[in-house]
Amino acid sequence: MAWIQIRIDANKETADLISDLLMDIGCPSVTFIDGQNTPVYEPKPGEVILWPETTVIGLFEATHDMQSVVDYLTEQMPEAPKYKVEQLEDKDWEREWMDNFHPIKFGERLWICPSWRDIPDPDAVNVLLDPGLAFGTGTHATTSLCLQWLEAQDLSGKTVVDFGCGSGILGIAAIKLGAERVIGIDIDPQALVASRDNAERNGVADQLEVYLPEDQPEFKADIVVANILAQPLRELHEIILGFLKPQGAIAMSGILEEQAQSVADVYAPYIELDAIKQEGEWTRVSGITKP
Ligand SMILES: C[S@@+](CC[C@H](N)C(=O)[O-])C[C@H]1O[C@@H](n2cnc3c(N)ncnc32)[C@H](O)[C@@H]1O
Repeated sequence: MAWIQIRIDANKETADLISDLLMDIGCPSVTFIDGQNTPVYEPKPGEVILWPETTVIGLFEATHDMQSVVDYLTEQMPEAPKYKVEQLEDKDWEREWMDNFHPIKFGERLWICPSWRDIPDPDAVNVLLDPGLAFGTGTHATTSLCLQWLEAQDLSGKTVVDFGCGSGILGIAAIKLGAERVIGIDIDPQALVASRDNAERNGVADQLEVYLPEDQPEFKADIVVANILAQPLRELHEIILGFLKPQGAIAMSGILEEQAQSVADVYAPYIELDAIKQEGEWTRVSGITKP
């Protein structure tokens, strides 16, 4: 089907009004995108954070009378909107989206593969994972940094805590790399569902347990991975370190380059730290508990 879209300049105050007006006139899809380049890191579950400059995009069937859309917005808004109407190329959008995901290799032997792709190396350690509602497909640098670290560990028979498990990608990879048991913890119930589903798809559901933080069991693991953000990593260091056995190993990410030292400083009294590893603007802080 062919589509046409209207892009409207908005801000935090007007974005919702424009979205409501577009819905009023039967717009089948409204999207908010960043009008500039203002990253929003990890909204809380259910929270919608808008950018100071937001572009609202309304999608219509190509035959729709776009002048009537513009007239309606102009009539209803306090000020005439700035907008641009664009004809969209007639493509198979689902195909287009799927075409952007490919198997990715981490280290020597670990692959994350979307289910609709051929597995490049059937003898490798393959995790099947499709993009879904929870964070973690392997394309983000923070996930990549943790996967590379896990791949380089000897996980045979080990226990693992995946703190901030999202899609479950790190915990599932750990099991496929030899870990015996993984506890996944996340504040987002959707992440727990996604982790369970993904574990089932990978045939490792009986080795992965998932919990909300308020239900998390007392547990000591050989390995902890925590890809959350610098601030919770600092604030929750006692809880996170509380999961580690003596001589346990930990890797943390979700840490921007300029935040890495502050996270390292908080963990340094307890952890023999490795060199900080960087990918793009993101870093990984890792090490082994001090005796
Ligand atoms: C960046 S995603 C990481 C997902 C996955 N582990 C990965 O590496 O791709 C961070 C996850 O941590 C969760 N999270 C954020 N703060 C948390 C907290 N204080 N306790 C537990 N989970 C948290 C978020 O809901 C989100 O699913």
